[in-house]
Amino acid sequence: MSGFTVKPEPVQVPGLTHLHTGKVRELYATASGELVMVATDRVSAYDWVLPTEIPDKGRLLTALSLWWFERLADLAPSHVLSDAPPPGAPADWKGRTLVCRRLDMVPVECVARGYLTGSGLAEYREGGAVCGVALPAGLEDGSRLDEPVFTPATKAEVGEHDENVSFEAVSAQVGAELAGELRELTLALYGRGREIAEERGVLLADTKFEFGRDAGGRLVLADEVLTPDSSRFWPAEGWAPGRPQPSYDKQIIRDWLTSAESGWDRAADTPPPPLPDEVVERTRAKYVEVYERLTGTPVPFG
Ligand SMILES: Nc1ncnc(-c2cnn(Cc3cccc(F)c3)c2)c1Cl
Repeated sequence: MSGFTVKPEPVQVPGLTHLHTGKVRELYATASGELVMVATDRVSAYDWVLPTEIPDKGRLLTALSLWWFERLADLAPSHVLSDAPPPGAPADWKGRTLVCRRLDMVPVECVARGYLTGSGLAEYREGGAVCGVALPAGLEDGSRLDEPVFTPATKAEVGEHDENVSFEAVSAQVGAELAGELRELTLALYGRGREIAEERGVLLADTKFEFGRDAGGRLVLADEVLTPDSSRFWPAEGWAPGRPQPSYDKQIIRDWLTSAESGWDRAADTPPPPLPDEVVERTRAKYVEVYERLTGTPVPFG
């Protein structure tokens, strides 16, 4: 059983209704029917939510998501209404809270891959294809794909992995027209993200978008976008196909958790131990580094 060591007790805020506790985020509703997404400093690795938080992670990823929403706005409207916490919210919600339009969410994880790794690589090794899309022979872990691929998944139950599905299955689920729109928009958004990231020496290996429809039926970009929690970012200088690529933000934690020093046995399905201060500080520095490298600006807080 992976997931939470101890499920956190959500902060109660007058006027807000707590709706959902995600691995690293909380979701609330306002009395007027808007949604409030709160990014915490929690971090997950190996499908576990770790008992140690990374200071400022929530603010760094919220600031990065907002930065990307602005640069994707010509391709898709976003659900974000405001980055100001609602009245009565705790002071430490500032900078890690987004008030969003409530949408009719499309029940498809819209994943685009420009490089082969993770579940895509596993599926490719099984049958030479990902989500039913045949790929050339001879690809390795981290291989760059000639063309980015839309590899949708269905949202898994809590604690389970999302399941990769074919475009045909998505068409059967949401209709061929919407499935086509989702693929086209997902690949366009990925292409924009990859282009901007590569200009800054960062490879966007893959990313997951979530869409909803507004009252007018228009597709709106929801959730978070192009953050290290929804995407794999690799430093370009460390890229070499044929082995796992160093992940910008999670590698330090993964390496420590799988080292003898942690005393943790991932296969034993026991909760991971707390992280040493040095691992926390180095991981925080990585989140700062990916924010500053992508946006070209210093983090917007102390
Ligand atoms: N604009 C929207 N309209 C309707 N539903 C959503 C929605 C529902 N769930 N999620 C994922 C999630 C986001 C944060 C914290 C969590 F715990 C879970 C997003 C959104 Cl963003």
